[in-house]
Amino acid sequence: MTKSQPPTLSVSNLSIGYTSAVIAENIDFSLSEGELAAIVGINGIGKSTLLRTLGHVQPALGGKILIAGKPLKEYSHVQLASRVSLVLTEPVASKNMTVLELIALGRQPYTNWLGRLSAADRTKVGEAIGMLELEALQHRKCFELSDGQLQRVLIARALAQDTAIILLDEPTTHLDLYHKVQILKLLKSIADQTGKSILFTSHEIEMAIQLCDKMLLVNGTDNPFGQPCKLIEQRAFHDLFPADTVSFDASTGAFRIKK
Ligand SMILES: Nc1ncnc2c1ncn2[C@@H]1O[C@H](COP(=O)(O)OP(=O)(O)OP(=O)(O)O)[C@@H](O)[C@H]1O
Repeated sequence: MTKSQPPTLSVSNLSIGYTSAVIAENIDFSLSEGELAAIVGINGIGKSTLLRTLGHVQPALGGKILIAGKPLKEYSHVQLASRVSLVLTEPVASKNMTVLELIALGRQPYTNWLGRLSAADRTKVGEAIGMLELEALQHRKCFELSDGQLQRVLIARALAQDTAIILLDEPTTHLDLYHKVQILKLLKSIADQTGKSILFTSHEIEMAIQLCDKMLLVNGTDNPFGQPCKLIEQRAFHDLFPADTVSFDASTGAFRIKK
């Protein structure tokens, strides 16, 4: 009998925060291969803190994070870099690089100490460029790109890193409606086509309801997680915002402004 695969990412009884304060606790969820999931919640509730904790940029305050069944803490930096890629909102350190150079940096966990790309590395970079349709932009400097184009480049770098898990912090900030939808649909198709598990923070709750396989609603209490339709059934979105300002319409999966 073959043993069933552990989830790509599994989180139980997790507490996150800083030495000065616990920001959120009782976080439980897991992601399987090929799933796209959003972390949503109001401003300042802890979405980015959670993402950084999952990416091992800051330590968990308690609980367990398992990557492919093994505790996050037991991975070395290099091992982790071949399992988890992290796309943060911070400005790109070197916008003076070309698109191609920045995407090639995704191969760092695999290159030798000189950072030379092998033929296999070049193939991965080429595939990432193709998937994000960046062929025409690859020789441009990153500072010459629009926010939407740069976001696609950063996703391509994560794709070139070829990890089972991709974590993204607010990948649709500063984008117009069309480009937000474009990025989220792209993430959905990457998850479907490559089997990668993709987790991103977002304020686009209505879009996440339509496009994601799972959602984690960080709410400061029980942090419900599951399929969007199940969360709607559980009335998880109803108390997200003050009811006298914004209400949730379960029949359309949309928020309504109270006039
Ligand atoms: N380095 C830090 N030290 C202490 N507290 C911090 C630190 N960084 C963030 N915080 C606090 O942690 C809380 C959660 O912040 P976080 O950025 O994770 O929220 P968020 O849900 O991503 O917010 P937003 O939707 O506004 O981006 C906030 O109260 C914030 O002030």
